[in-house]
Amino acid sequence: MNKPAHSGCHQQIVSIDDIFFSYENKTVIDGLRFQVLERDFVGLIGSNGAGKTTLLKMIVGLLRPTRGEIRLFGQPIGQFRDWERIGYVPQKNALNPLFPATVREVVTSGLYGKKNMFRRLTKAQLQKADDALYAMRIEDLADRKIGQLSGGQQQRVFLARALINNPELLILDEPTVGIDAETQAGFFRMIRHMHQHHHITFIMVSHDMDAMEAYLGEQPVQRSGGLSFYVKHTHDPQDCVETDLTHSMQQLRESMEVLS
Ligand SMILES: Nc1ncnc2c1ncn2[C@@H]1O[C@H](COP(=O)(O)OP(=O)(O)OP(=O)(O)O)[C@@H](O)[C@H]1O
Repeated sequence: MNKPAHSGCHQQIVSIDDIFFSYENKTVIDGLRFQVLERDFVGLIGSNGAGKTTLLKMIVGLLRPTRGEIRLFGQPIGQFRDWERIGYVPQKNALNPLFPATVREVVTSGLYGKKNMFRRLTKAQLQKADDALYAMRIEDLADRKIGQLSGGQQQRVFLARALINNPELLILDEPTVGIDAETQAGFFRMIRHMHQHHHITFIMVSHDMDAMEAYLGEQPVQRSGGLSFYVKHTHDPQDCVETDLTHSMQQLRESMEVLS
């Protein structure tokens, strides 16, 4: 039977209960317990090789814990099917500059999920792609080849791809690596805006402690299973006032205009 997906009055988005993970004989995650509530912003930190990427891959179902349980939106991960509710931007996509896809094709590939890559897109799906491109301010790059773009532009493309299904949870693995300071600042403004105004829950790996603290403030560090977390609740966990969390790509597109 499913356990209730709430902690107090707030929905549990990710619940991790005593998980272990090993690559062959090397234990990387060792007894991790952790919860992410709706609208939390989780900053995941740790030294190189600590297991941050491994954890994110387990949350998005690419790796399976050796022991322990992961629940997504209250469901055991093995039964979870609503992958559109989660957007994932993996660690810097080592992109071959000869990769032939256009920006629009990369962004729309976020719609396919595990379904057929070659079916025709509906008008509504093409509209979503347009909204995601506009929200990330890359509409003028839509027909360019992704391999010809700068690192900062590519990063916006992958963020648009993760946003196209209007996810409730966005998972970002070191999104600002190799990007100049000004572009990084713009990227953090976007992230903050999406968190504060669109109630998206975030889990973000970053080595940029200054940027993390600038947004999250002085938060106590939680440690478990060899990893460290900063968590910002956007709400008082005891405050049970209902907030309407529904939003749309169209709204995101419109509201991102204030950032330009
Ligand atoms: N496919 C794999 N096979 C074997 N070992 C692996 C594999 N992937 C990662 N590892 C090892 O597991 C450990 C954790 O790797 P992971 O990429 O999760 O760390 P990380 O905290 O994300 O590191 P970084 O900050 O450098 O990105 C490292 O020691 C790494 O070498």
